[in-house]
Amino acid sequence: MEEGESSRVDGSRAGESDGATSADSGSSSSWKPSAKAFRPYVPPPQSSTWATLVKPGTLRVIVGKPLVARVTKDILETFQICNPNFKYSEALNPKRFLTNPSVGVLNDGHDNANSDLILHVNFVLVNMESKQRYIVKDILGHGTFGQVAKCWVSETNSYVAVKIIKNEPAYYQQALVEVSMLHMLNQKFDPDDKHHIVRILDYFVYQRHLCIAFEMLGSNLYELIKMNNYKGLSLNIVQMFSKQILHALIVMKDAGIIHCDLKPENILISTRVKPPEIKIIDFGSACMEGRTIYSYIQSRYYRSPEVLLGYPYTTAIDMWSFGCIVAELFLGLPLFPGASEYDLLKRMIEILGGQPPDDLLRDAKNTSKFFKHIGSIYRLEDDEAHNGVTSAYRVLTEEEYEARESKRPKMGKRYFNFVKLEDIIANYPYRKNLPEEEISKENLTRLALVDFLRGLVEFDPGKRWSPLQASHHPFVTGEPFTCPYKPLLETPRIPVIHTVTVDHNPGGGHWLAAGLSPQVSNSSRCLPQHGAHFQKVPFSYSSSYGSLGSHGSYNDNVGLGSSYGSYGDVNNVHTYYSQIGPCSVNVHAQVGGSFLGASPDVRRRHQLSYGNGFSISPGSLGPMSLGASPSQYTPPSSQMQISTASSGKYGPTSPVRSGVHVPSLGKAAAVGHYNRRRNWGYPTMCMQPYECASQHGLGHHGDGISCSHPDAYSRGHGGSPCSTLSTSNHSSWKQQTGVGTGLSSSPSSTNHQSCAASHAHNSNTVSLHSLEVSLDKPESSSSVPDPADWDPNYSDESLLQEDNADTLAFEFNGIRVGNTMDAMSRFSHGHNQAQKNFISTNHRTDGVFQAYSLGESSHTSMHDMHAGYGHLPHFSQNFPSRFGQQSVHRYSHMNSTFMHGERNHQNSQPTHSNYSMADSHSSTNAMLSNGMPWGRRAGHYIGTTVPSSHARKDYGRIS
Ligand SMILES: Nc1ncnc2c1ncn2[C@@H]1O[C@H](COP(=O)(O)OP(=O)(O)OP(=O)(O)O)[C@@H](O)[C@H]1O
Repeated sequence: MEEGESSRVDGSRAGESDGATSADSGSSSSWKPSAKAFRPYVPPPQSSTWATLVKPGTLRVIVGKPLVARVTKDILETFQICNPNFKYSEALNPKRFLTNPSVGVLNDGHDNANSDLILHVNFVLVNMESKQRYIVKDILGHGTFGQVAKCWVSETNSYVAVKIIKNEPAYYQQALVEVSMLHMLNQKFDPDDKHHIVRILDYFVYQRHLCIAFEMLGSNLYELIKMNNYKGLSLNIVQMFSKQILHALIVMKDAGIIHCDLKPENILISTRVKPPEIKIIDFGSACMEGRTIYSYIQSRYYRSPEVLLGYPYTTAIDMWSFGCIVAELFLGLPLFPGASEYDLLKRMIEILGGQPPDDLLRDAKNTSKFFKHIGSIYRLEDDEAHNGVTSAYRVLTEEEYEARESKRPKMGKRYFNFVKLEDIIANYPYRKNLPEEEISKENLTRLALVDFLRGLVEFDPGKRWSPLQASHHPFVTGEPFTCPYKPLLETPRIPVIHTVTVDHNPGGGHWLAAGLSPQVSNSSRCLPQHGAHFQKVPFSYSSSYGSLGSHGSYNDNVGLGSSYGSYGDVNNVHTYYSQIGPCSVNVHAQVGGSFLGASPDVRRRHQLSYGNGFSISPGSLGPMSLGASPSQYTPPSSQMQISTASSGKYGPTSPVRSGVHVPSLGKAAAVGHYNRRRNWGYPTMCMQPYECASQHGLGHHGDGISCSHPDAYSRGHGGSPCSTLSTSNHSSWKQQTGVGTGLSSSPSSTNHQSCAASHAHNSNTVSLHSLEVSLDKPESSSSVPDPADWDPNYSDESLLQEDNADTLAFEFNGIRVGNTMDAMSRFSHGHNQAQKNFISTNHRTDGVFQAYSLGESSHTSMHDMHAGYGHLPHFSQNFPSRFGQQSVHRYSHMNSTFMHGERNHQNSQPTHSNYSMADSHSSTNAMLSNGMPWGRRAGHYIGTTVPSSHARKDYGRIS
């Protein structure tokens, strides 16, 4: 075909921008491509192929499509039009690598030097068992454990997020913990997906990498704050998110799971539902309460005092992190952006007043690093708020710290112009143009927020509110805030008045292996959630289901914990390994009217012994106490009592849980193990995700945070308003508030009742539709904390100091836990029912994953967890000598339109780069951008500089 020779053009329009000439539809017409865009192919004169295949006038072009489509997504067709000999071969494509570095040096060239699978666009991950294919399209994020890829599932026309774990045993093992815990949470505690915990959809091994498929979620809360230019969100939104996070925390506490890395980055916005909701992700650091092994956990800004000080910890540490997150959502900046652990502690003390209680300081491992024991009782200085609280410990000055540690502590900038929590919250700029009447409402809500935060960022983990207690706070419920909140005491829901026998799992599985307390018989594990045993009890929370030694029952306020204690105490409950089978733990509770938990003296004793670690061997268990002393049981029908006792509250609760050590490796642990213990035998995971002692069922069905008694609020607040001021948390209510804040918070100075009347909480009706990024220009510059800051106290030593590390080499379940390779060998002989079950039980209500259903089975052993892998995971032994701190890249998935709209309005530039996540995120962002105030702040008191645009490397990551 000669240039200019007529060709057939179907329906092309005149004047198209690509320069093609107008065409006479239906008839042969000339196609005169613009010389700039195309030059028709001119075949060599002797080309027989061309001559036979292409007749003049038969050349077709795609019409009605812009040039950009023809040269991009339709490029193949365009090429074929231009050259019918053109044949597309995917294999010849240059790969667009998503993994960096992309040089294959390990695992037969499949992995890079970091043991990450080298991914490129359209790389296909295959579950060999189910043949399910996941086509990699993009990278969503990198983390300690590996990469998270956005993958297309053609069967369901949907995206999923697949976490591809590094090809190393420690990561593999810990990732299995994540699988196991999430599976348990999803299936047993949240089958209807109502509790804001990410759904796990599938897991498999591909190219020796464990791959975990999750539902696809959107941006995280840190990104949201960042998009809001580090200004806080509106109180309605903070309230809504708080409520949702509490939903998740309630369930996690009920399951006995400590997340250990709660932070805004690990709370993602789900776009699957409308209005969007948040979901908690990343259970890669999670552990079971009572089996805490590692002390170097939690990202620094969100690290609890007990973790910082090296004290036994419980689910209460997640509540601390939650408090920090709530404050950050409102303030736009972290509440305690400690540049070092010392700085973190100093900030806590400054902002909250007071310090950790003496009994904690006495027993914590790291007290001497931060405190001076002054022998005599010392009145906390500058601490009106604590009204004469005394201590035998004084926090070190910077100089003293330096003298002790031989290094000067890294101290970060102060980001707020006020010091005390009350003042920081009260003086935070109001949204722009907030009407006068709204201001008084907002003031009252801020008072509620302060009160709420006080219960969360409470130094004493025993006094810190449980998620259920917090969920009844007026800030969350939207009820009028009239006076400081006194939470109801959590009590067991079931008085244990008869013998309860827990037998081994006849199916061969082991629910203990999943960190579950075998607290009830098999039959009761199947009790309907609303059966007779689960009737709501007036004035008691609907959690703490009366399980034997339920963690939910004693952890807070009265605090009984007992995983650090109660062994060897002769009570009426005995735990021993079953003689029946290898997977058995029998609990024979011959309670005879007493209730479970440890008596305070017992607790005390064992708290002190904590740190030694105890390794339970089959047959070595003596009679164990599961019980609290009866006096500590609050009968369900009694009035709530606010205990001021705080001793002995630090333990998790079910001693049974402590009876067997499940390797609860954290991320740091995973890294640490890799770094320092790679000669160890990595313990076989003995998690059993399919069985759990869900004797309490889901006490929070539907609205998991609804009070179990309609009168709970009024009860909770005391019959006489304001007469229930806590002697602990709120003793300083009057002093703490209203100081230069513009808020009158004193009960006497604030007419709470009248304010309350006008205090329109709309918590239940807030949706993300109402979100709006603040457009206000900060009055003063602000900055985010130094993104490069890192924990200078991090060291391998901190990993070596793990409390119960030795118990990793444990005997469990009659199986000597060997090294990973041994374990893997065993796995290879497992059957594949587990995966089938797993998938089958992961049907989504929207049917998206129904296609994966392969079978049903009621029991699965640990082997099942590993069964069904396409091939035996055979881990490379070519480990680098050590892992340093991982540098982490974050990708912002937020649709740029979200910011563009707002930023245009604001006449400033977006500060972040985006990865296009159009499909899954645009809806969120559209909603987000539609909206109502996020919380515009008229003026920022934050005396800092403009936030930097680069992503933070995390506010003190774990590892
Ligand atoms: N379900 C999901 N949907 C969308 N993105 C996700 C999902 N899960 C994880 N991501 C993205 O991948 C990142 C890393 O995931 P995750 O936190 O689970 O991995 P990790 O290795 O444990 O990371 P880290 O070390 O930061 O805790 C997240 O920050 C998030 O951006």
